[in-house]
Amino acid sequence: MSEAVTRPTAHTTALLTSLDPLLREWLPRQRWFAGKGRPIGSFEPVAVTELLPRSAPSGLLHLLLRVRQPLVPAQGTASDGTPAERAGDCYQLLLGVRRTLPPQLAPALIGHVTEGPLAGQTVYEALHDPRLAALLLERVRIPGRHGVLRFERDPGVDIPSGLTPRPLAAEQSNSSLVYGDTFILKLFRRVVPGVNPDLELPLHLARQGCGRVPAPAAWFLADLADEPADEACGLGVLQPYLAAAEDGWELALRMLAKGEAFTGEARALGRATAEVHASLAAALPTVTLGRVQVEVMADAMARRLTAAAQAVPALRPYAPGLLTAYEALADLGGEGQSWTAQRVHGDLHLGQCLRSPDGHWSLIDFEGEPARPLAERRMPQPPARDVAGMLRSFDYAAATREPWTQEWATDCRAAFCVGYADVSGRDPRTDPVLLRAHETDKAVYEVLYEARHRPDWLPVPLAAVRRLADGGSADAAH
Ligand SMILES: Nc1ncnc2c1ncn2[C@@H]1O[C@H](COP(=O)(O)OP(=O)(O)O)[C@@H](O)[C@H]1O
Ligand SMILES: O=P(O)(O)O[C@H]1O[C@H](CO)[C@@H](O[C@H]2O[C@H](CO)[C@@H](O)[C@H](O)[C@H]2O)[C@H](O)[C@H]1O
Repeated sequence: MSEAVTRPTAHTTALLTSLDPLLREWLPRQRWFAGKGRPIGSFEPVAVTELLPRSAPSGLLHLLLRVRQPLVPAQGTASDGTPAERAGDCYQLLLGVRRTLPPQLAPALIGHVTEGPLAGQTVYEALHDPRLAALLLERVRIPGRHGVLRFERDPGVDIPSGLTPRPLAAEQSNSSLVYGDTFILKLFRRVVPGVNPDLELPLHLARQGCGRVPAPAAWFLADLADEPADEACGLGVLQPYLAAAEDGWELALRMLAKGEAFTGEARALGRATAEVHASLAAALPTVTLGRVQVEVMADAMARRLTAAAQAVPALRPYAPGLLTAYEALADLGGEGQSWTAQRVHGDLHLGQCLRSPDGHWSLIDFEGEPARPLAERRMPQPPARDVAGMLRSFDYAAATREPWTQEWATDCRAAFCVGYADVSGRDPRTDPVLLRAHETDKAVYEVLYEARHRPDWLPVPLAAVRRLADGGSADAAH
């Protein structure tokens, strides 16, 4: 979605002009809107596709919309942002269009259009309309093209028609529809040019025969000018819905509340993670990280720390201590130590792990940390990155109880590493410097994440930061 693909026609421009006031008001209220707190400058259509013509009783409009937001320069800087920031974010919208909205769809209302091609129509969030959600599944089931949209599927999977849709109630960064408790369609909201790792990696894993992901059954992409077809941007993925599964975060909290150990599950999670890593390493290129690459990695971690400390003053006193973790990593690289890097999950935590009633763990949401540039998210990284994410997650779970049950976390962390070694043959704790650097990087990310999204949670990663800055792992006593 570079500049060149934005080719507004007279029709799309008029359409957007008529929607402009409604979207200005509605977009910032959406959980998935990344630009909260910054005024909206302008909208630009990237692609407009009429999935259902605007005839009675309702139409379905697919919109890829760029939202330009003037940058509020950080204090003391004159920056007008990176080129990507200046270009704005692109969002996927599915709009229902009707003359009048039935009462049951009132919560989905976006607004009434007063002028332009949609004058007199009511526009609403289409995912809440069972008729339009059903139509979307019909469209996804059948391979082919519709405007810039390309629909593909696994021919070996039976996707029945007529499954009853419902929007997933979970608070998410994207939006999902569940069909008859059989399939889940995840629709990506903020879309970036290039291959979407949350489609790419599950597809590779499924093709490798890895049973640790719900295998994509169908998906759709946007073919935009200037982008090679094999780098088309993934917009939606239909996967089996694990209706009876419970996510690792909920389960861990439940067990904690009952005073029960979670070490058996932690070990099983370690095994599941190592299996996913083995399949990803088999499916996609791996690289050896020598002195230079390790230095680059350590530098990138240090830069992220500097940026986070700038944004969150509470982090600043610990920055020098945290930096020692990255210096130690660079030093070890300098001494000739090398590591293998491969594609990884990138944002692994307990909430991304689903446990079926038979005890089988699956991993979901391979997008990586959403705030990071796509190219970075798709780069090979040491598997220690995901291990560190999980270790931090046990610490988070323990922190939900007062007083913090550090021993519970310590036991889970150890069990996870043992499980990982069961499959990979190597305990991640054999590389303490690599692990500490990644855990530090993750804790710093979490400080920034919590400061932005859940300030009440800030003490959780900050406690880990204190320990890590003292040179310890997150297991050290409080
Ligand atoms: N295949 C699935 N089966 C059952 N539940 C799922 C499945 N995929 C996702 N979910 C549920 O949907 C939630 C959001 O999914 P996720 O992929 O993490 O989306 P997001 O990127 O929007 O956070 C998960 O926390 C989980 O509860
Ligand atoms: O699941 P997302 O892709 O939206 O991940 C983001 O949000 C997570 C919180 O929902 C956040 O995870 C952090 O909090 C979890 C507990 O709620 C904890 O288990 C994780 O270990 C901790 O990192 C994640 O970092 C963020 O990217």
